[in-house]
Order: sequence, then C-alpha cells, then structure tokens
Amino acid sequence: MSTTAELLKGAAELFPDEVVTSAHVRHFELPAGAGRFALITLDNGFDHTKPTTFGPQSLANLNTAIDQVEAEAANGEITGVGITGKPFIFAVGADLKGVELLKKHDEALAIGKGGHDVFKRLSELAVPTFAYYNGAAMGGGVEVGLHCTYRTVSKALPAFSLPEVFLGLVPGWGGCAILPNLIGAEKAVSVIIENSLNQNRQLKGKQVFELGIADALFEGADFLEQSLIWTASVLNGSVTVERPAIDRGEAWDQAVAKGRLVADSKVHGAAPAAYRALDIIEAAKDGDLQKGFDAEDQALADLIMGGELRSGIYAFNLVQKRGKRPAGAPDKSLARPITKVGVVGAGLMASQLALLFLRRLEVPVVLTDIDQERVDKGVGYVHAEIEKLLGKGRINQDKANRLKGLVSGVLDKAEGFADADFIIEAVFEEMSVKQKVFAEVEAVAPAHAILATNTSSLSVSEMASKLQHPERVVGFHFFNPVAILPLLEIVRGEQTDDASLATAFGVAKKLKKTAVLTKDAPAFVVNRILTRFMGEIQNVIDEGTSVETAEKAIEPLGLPMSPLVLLELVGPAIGLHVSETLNRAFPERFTVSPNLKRVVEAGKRGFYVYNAENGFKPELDPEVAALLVQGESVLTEEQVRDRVLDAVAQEIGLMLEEGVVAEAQDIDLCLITGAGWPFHLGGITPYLDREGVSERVNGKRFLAQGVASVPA
Ligand SMILES: NC(=O)c1ccc[n+]([C@@H]2O[C@H](COP(=O)([O-])OP(=O)(O)OC[C@H]3O[C@@H](n4cnc5c(N)ncnc54)[C@H](O)[C@@H]3O)[C@@H](O)[C@H]2O)c1
Repeated sequence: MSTTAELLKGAAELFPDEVVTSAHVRHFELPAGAGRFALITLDNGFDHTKPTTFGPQSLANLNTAIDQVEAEAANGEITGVGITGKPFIFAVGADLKGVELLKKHDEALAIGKGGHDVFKRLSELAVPTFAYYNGAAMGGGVEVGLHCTYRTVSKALPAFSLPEVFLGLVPGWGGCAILPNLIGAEKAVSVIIENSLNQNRQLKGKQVFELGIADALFEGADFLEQSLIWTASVLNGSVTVERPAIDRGEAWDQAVAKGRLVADSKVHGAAPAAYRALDIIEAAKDGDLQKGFDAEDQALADLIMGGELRSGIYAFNLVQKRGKRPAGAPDKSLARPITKVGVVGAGLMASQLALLFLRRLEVPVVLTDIDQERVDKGVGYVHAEIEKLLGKGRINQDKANRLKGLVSGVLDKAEGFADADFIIEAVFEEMSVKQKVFAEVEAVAPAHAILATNTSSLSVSEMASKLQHPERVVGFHFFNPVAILPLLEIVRGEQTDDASLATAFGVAKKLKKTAVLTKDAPAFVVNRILTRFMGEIQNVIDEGTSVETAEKAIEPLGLPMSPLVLLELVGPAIGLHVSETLNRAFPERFTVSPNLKRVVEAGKRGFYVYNAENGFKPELDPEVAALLVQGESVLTEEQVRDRVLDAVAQEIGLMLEEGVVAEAQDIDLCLITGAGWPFHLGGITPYLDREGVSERVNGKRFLAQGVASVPA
C-alpha cells in the first residue's frame, strides 16, 4: 500500500459519518483521432441535498482511480484523463462535519497532506489532465481541478468559490499556492479573500472563465460533450491554450497588501484565516508549489485546531438551516395567500418595504401617507429603484413596466385597502399614532387581512388591544437597509392567532428573509441587545472614560464597525428613542445617556467628523467634544470591554429566561443576520461562553446547540 493510501486509511477512523464519494473510471475514444481517454466521475449518490465532499475514504477512492489511470498513462494506453462530477455538482470540498471533530494537530495535518498527495498526482501523470466543472464547485472541489493541466466550466454552474477564509480556514489543498500562479495574485486575492469575506460571494461560470481559472466555457445542456470535443482538439493540437503571463513584480506585492487591507476592514485582525492565506499567496510569488503546499498543510492544521473554524461552521449552519426553517412557525397549511399589499406611511422604511413586497410577491402594492407630497415621494422612490434595477440589467424592460404598474399611492385608506390582505404600517414610532392608524385600517380592510407593524420597540399587543380583531396583528420588524439585512423579527402578540402567524411566516419566506419568532417583549431581540451594548459604552463615557478608549476597547472583537459609528448609522435620535423605551421597561439596566441627549438636542448626526486629509478616519467632532459632560472615573480598555460584555451576557441571559426567543441559537441568528455580527466570532452566545463571560455573569454558559468545542 502506498504511503498516501496508508495515511488516508489511518485518517478514515476520524471521520465516522463520512458520506463517501466514489470515483468511477470510464474509457472511450475521443473524436478527431485524439485517442483513448479516461474520465473519472466523482459521485456520492443521487441525493442532491448531499453534495459531493472529500473525507479520507473519498480521497482514498480518488487515489485508487488515479492508480489505475497512472498505469494506463505510463503504458501509453490513454492520451488524457478527465475529472467531472455527478449532475449539478462537481464537488464542494472537504467533509467539514468530520474536520470539525478532529482533536489533534497531527490528525489535521494528515488530512491536509492526504488531500495534497492525491490531488497532486493529477499534475504528475504522463498525460494531460482536464477538469470539467459541470456543477457547483467549492473549496477542495475547485482545488482538485486546479491540479489539472486544463479546465472547462459550464455556463449553468450555480456556484463556484473558495469559501475557506469565510469559514475560518485557508484553501489548503492547493488553492493558495496554485491559483495566484495560474491567474495572478490580484485575481487570486479577489477570489480567495474578497469574495470569501463578502459573505462567501459565488462566481458564475462566465466569471470563472473570464478570470482565467477555466480555459473554455460551454453551455450547460451539452457541457460534457462540448468539453470532450474541445479536449480532443487540445490533444490533437488543433487548439492551443494560451494564458496571459503572470506579473511577478510589484503588482504581486500590491495585490497582497490590498488583500490585507480588505481583511483588516472585515475582521480587524481578530481572525487569523485571511492573514494566513495572504502569507501563502505572498510566498507563492516564486512559483515553488511544493513549498506552498507545505505551508498550506501547516496553516490548515493550525486553523482546524483553533476557534475560528468552529465558529464559522456554526454560523454557516445556523444561517443555512435554522435561518431557512424557522423555529416555532405554525403549520404552513394555515397560511393564507396574499394578493394585495397595503403599506401605511411612505417614509424611509415604508418605501423600502413597498419595493421589497413588490419585487418578491409581484402583487399590487398601495402606499399611503398623510399628504399627497409624501405619497408621491414614496411611489417616486419605488419607481427610481426599479429604474436602477433595470439599468443594472437585473430586470428587463417588461418586468420594470409590470412592477411600476403594480405600485400606486393613495391618500384615502378606504380606497387603497378595501381589497388588501396584508397591510403593514411603518408610521412614526408612537403608540398613539400606530393605534389610530390600525383603527382606521381595520375600519376599511377586509375581515381576513393581516395587520402587520414594523415597530422597532413598541408593544404589539398594546397596539392591537383596541381593535375588534387583535388576533390578526403581528409584529414584522425589518432592519435598515431592508434590501441588505436579511433578518425579519416576527413578533407574536398576546392575541395573535396561528393563521395570522403562519401567513406572516409564509410572507417572510417569499420575501426571502431570515425569520425569527420573538415574544412581544420591549425592543424584541437585536435592538434590545444593541441598546444594552451601546448603553454600556455611553455609560463609561459619561462616567469619565475617553471616547477613544471606549471605542478601542471593542476593537479586538473585530465587529464590522465601532459602536459610535454604528450609532451614526442608526441615527442618534433613533438610538436615544429606543433607549428611552427600554429605560421605561427596565430602568434598572437601561439608562438614558445625558451626553447622547445633548448630542441629539444639538442636532448632531453623530460623534465624528470625517476629513479627506486623514483618509476619512472618524475623528471626534470638536463641537460634540465641547458638549460632553464627563465624570472622573476613567477605565482601561480591558475594564471597558469587561463591563460591556458583562452587560450583554446579563441581558441575553434574562431574555432567554423571559422566553423572548426559543433558544440561544436564535439570539445568534438575529445578531448575525440583523446586526452583521461577524461569522468568524460564530454567534454572540458561543463567543461569550468561550470568553468565560456567561459563566462569570450568569453562573452558567449559554451552550447554544450545534457549537463544536475547540480542542484544548
Ligand atoms: N429607520 C429605521 O432604521 C427603522 C428600522 C426598523 C424599523 N423602523 C420603524 O419603522 C417605522 C417608521 O420609521 P421610519 O424611519 O421609516 O420613519 P419616517 O419618519 O421616515 O416615516 C414615517 C412616515 O409615516 C407617515 N405617517 C405618520 N402618521 C401617519 C398616518 N396616520 N397615516 C399615514 N402615514 C403616516 C409620516 O408622514 C412619514 O412619512 C417606525 O415604527 C420605526 O421604529 C425604523
């Protein structure tokens, strides 16, 4: 048995639940006299919900297939070798379920080395090798193809990416070493770092071809046939593949430096994967692939043993699974169809909501407000956004016309809502205004219509309490910007019935939002946690700590933006308003910062000013600095961090006790999809567990389901 085979056999015990991928070898004569060809097909069976992955046994199967074609190539029995996948799937990389279970560094090293040893053999055969990316290709799937001499890609390929950095790994089976040598460092950095850190952005077949990763692009319908005809032309010399020369000069270093800036802007040095990948890409400049493979093995093993990967996998699974099948949603057969939507208010949120309902439901949407000017502005916004979509080629002219025809604005609610079955309000955040609006709507809307509120913090039950049919009121809390943040907190009021709730979940699914069921508790989930978090930062500033120290204290978390920049995005007035609501509900824990009040009263839009001279870095606005009244208690960064994290852990503990959401996982899902909590931290509750904060504050850990422990 070869050393590779032995290595893989040893590793197989570590992956008890591997869904094994087979590697069938078929032979046939290529056209145009190109000789006898061997095609390896990767296949783990017909279940498309289980995409082909590589664990040790799957790698061993591929190794055996390569043994066979290696002998045939050496004996001159074949002129080339191809590799492809089952319908719709090429291969999606390492078996992460197994990787997550690895407990020792040398076990992780063995997996990295095992993959390299097998894939590398494709580049060492005596005949040219061809990868045919027929379907989804990710991670190790992409990498097995990179070891081939040539690649083709299908126009119908649904997804192509190296998502490792997103998950807390490096492309470690050749991606970091080979890709920059194939397409240059700049493009490799865009795929390995930028796409990955941008929520695992996927490439389409055409882009894979244009980037130079694939040498030929074919239609999906006869992809394999066309690929084989092309292969024959390459083998008989009638087609020559020319690839642009790689710039190994300064451009390479600049690309890596740019990659580091991207990583800094996304993870702020708090997660190692992107930096490890960039180190390998940087060193790949000398073209020494074996040295690169060795560095990949080391990086992979170190990262597999660290917390980032487990965090990344947890966050990924949470969004993919619980995010798609919300906990607590009633039986969907109770959901009623929606044929017309009414939107009350035509302001910032309402006009975004009108656009979203229009695009996803494609039913008539009617906007209303207190005067014609506001109504026209709301409808004008929707029209302008449709034009933008048309301009970007995201929709065609027919669709743009149809969507525009479906949106209208009226002043008279009776005229607009008499036949609407889902009416959402997004008027001022005032209980009396909202109650009045709902009463007006109830008087004119059909008896079966759902009345939804986009309130950020008010009680849904109280809002419904004066209605004849309070059972049809649900909270439908979206996040700004609506098109970007996936979260939708669906709030069940005290009287909300199952049919209304089921309809709300049905609508959320059509809107492609991540719905989380929450109890009717003040400010629901995201705003309550963020307000406690921001409140504690404001408290330490009010007490005497400098703005700079308070902000720096939070940097090691690697959040997408600093707390005070976030406040600016939300708007200080809205932040203040929510803190007042929460202060009324829980005065012992939520304070209303006097300094924040001063900032709002002075009409300031934030704490910072931005100047071109210092690269638009946030600088404390001197006018705000003059407004601040601070105490004498100055804390260190560490003390600030402890205060803030303790407050957040306490609040989440109380929310779970109150049953605001079903489980700790829902808190994590809400913060990831509604507040951009980073994947690399893997949810806030596992983070607070790992840092020992939950134990310190609540005497117990949150222990969200699905979090794998980090090896000691
Ligand atoms: N702004 C955000 O980031 C955000 C995020 C989530 C939820 N929300 C919630 O969405 C709601 C609206 O917020 P916004 O930021 O869009 O406010 P906005 O001030 O931009 O819009 C409110 C609109 O409601 C209209 N309005 C007031 N009374 C009305 C009535 N009786 N009939 C019809 N229209 C009426 C106003 O004229 C105004 O156009 C609030 O409940 C807010 O808490 C806001």
